[in-house]
Amino acid sequence: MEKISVAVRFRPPNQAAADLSSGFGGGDREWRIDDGSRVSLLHRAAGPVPGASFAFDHVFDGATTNEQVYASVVRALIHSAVDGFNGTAFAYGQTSSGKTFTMNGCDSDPGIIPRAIRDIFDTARQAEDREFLIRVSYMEIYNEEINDLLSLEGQKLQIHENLEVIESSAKNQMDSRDAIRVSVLNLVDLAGSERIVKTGAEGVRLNEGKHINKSLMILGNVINKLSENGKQRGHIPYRDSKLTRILQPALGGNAKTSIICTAAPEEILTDAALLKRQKLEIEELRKKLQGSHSEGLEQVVLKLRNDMYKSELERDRLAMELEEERKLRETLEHRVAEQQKKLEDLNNTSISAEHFQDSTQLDALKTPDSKYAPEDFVACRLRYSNDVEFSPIPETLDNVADEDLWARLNKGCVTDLDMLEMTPGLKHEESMQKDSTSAVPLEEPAEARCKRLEKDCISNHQQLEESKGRCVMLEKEIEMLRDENSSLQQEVSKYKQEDDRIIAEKQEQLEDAMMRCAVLEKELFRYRQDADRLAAEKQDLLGELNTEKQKMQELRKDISVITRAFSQREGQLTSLYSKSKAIVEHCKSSQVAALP
Ligand SMILES: Nc1ncnc2c1ncn2[C@@H]1O[C@H](COP(=O)(O)OP(=O)(O)OP(=O)(O)O)[C@@H](O)[C@H]1O
Repeated sequence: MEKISVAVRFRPPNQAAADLSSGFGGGDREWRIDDGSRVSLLHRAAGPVPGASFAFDHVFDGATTNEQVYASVVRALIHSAVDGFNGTAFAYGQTSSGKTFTMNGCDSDPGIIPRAIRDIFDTARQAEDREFLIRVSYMEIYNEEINDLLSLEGQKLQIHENLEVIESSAKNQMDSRDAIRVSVLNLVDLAGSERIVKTGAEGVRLNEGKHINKSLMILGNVINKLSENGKQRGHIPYRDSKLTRILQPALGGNAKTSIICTAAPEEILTDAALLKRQKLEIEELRKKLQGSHSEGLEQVVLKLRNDMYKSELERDRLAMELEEERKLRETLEHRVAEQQKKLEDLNNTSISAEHFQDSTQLDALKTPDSKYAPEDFVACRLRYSNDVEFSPIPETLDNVADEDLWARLNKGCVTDLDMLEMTPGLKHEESMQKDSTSAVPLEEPAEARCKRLEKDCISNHQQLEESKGRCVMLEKEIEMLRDENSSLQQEVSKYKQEDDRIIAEKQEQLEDAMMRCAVLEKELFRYRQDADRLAAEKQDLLGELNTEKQKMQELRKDISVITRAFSQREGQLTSLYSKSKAIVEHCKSSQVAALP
C-alpha cells in the first residue's frame, strides 16, 4: 500500500436529482469512470471535456458498498496499524456527499469505523503470540476546540504529545527482538467542505464555516507537502490547526493515509436541470409555507390562548369569591351597625334603669323568674333562636363542622371551605352560650347584655378586619392575574408578530426564488432563441458551404481541364520548338556547306 492513497467515491444520486437527470452526473454532462481509477467528464453530445479527466488510486461509483470501499482502501491500513504502523483514514467532501455514510455506514452495510474496530479486535485475537492494549478516544473539533465526546461533562481536551491508541507486546518476554509496538490510528469524519460564498452562512455558522475551511485548507497543505519529494518538502505546517496537530503522528513518518473524497453526482447540472431543481425547491418552500411552517407557532399560540382562557376563568372565579367576600363584609358591617344600634339602645335603657331610686322599684318591674336568674346570657337563646343564621348547633359539633352539616346549617350553601373553619367556631361559641341559658329566666341584665354585645361587636370587627384583609389579598391576586393575562396577551401578539415575520420572510424567499426562476426561464428562452437562430444560421452557412464546395469542385474540374489542355499545348509547343530547332540547325548546316 502506498503511503498516501486517494480514492473518490460517488454517492448514488438522490431521488430528486435522479428525477432531474438521466444518468450519473445529470443533464448534458456526466462523469464516467474508466477502469476503476480514472474519472472523466463527458459532454453527452460533444464527448470528453478537455482537461477534465483525473486519475486516483481508486474511483468508486454509486453501486460500491462500504464493504468494498473498506476492503480496497482501509483494510490494509488497519492491519499495518496492528503491526505497529501509524495510520489515518478520513472522508473529505461536500455536505451530503456521503462522508458519514462512508465512515459510519448503516445497519445493513456498516462503514469504515465499525469495520475497522471489528478488524482490529479480530486481528488482535488471532495474534496468539502477542498481547494488546488498545486505547480509544472519541472527539470533536469545533471552532478549533477539542470536545471529548466520551466525557459526560462535555470536557474540553488539550493536545498532549504522548501517543495513544494501539500497543502490543510479545507474550514471551524472552523474545526481545520485537518487544513493544505502538501505533496510532485515526478514523476521521471531516466536516463538509463548502465554499462559504455558496452557503450564504452568517453569524455563528459563518464563524464555524471559516474554522472548518481553514483547518481543511491546512490539512490539504500538510498532505500536499507530505506527497512531495522528501528533500523539497521543507516545513510541514502541522501546528497550524488542531486537526493537523492531532493527526500529525498518523500522517507523517512511517504513517499510511487513506483519503476518501466523497462526491455527489448531481453537482453537475445543466441550466435546464438547475431550473427544474429551483422549481422543486420553490415547490418545497410553498408546501412548507402552506403546511408545517406555522404549525409549531400555531400550537404555541393555541397553548397561550388556553393559558389565557384558564387565567380568565381563574380571574372570574376569584372575582366571584371577591364578590362573596364583599357581600359577607357588607352583612357583617350591617350586623355590626345593628349591634352598635342595639348597644346604644341598651345604654339608653340602662341609663333609664338608673333613674329608679332603689332596687326594689326595679325588681318590681321584673318577672318572678328573672329575679332568680344568674346575670349572664338571659334571653339570649330565645332572641336568636328565631334567626336562621343562629340556629342551634349540635353538641357534637365542637369547633369544626363537616361540609354536609355546614351545608344544612347554611341552607345548603357552602361557599368556601376556609370559612367553614372560622364561622362554625364563632357560631358554635355563641350557641353554646345560648344553650347554657336555656333553663334560666328570659330577661338579661342590661349591663351583662351590654358587655356581651360589646364582645360580639369586637369579634365581628375582627371578622370584618379579616375579611377586609382577605379582600385585599384577593384584589392583589386579581391584579397579578390581570398582569399575567396582559403579559400572556403580549406574548401571543409577539408570537403573532414572529409568525407574521416568518411568513413574510418565507414569502420573500418564495418571491425571490420565483424571480430567480423567472430570470432563469427568460435566460433559457433567450438561450433557446439564440440556439434556434444559430441553428438557422448554421443551416444557411452549411447551404453556402455546399454551394461553395460545388463551385470549388467545378473550378477544380475547370482547372484540371485547363491543366490538361495546357500540358497538351505545352507538349505541342515543345515538339514544335524541337522541330523548328531541328529545321534551324539543318538550315545552318546547309548554309555552312554551301559556302565556298
Ligand atoms: N454510498 C451511499 N449509498 C447510499 N446512500 C448514501 C451513500 N452515501 C450517502 N448516502 C446517503 O446520502 C445522505 C447524505 O450522506 P451523509 O450524511 O453521509 O453526508 P455527509 O457528507 O456526511 O454530510 P455532512 O457534511 O452533513 O456531514 C444520507 O442520507 C446517506 O444515507
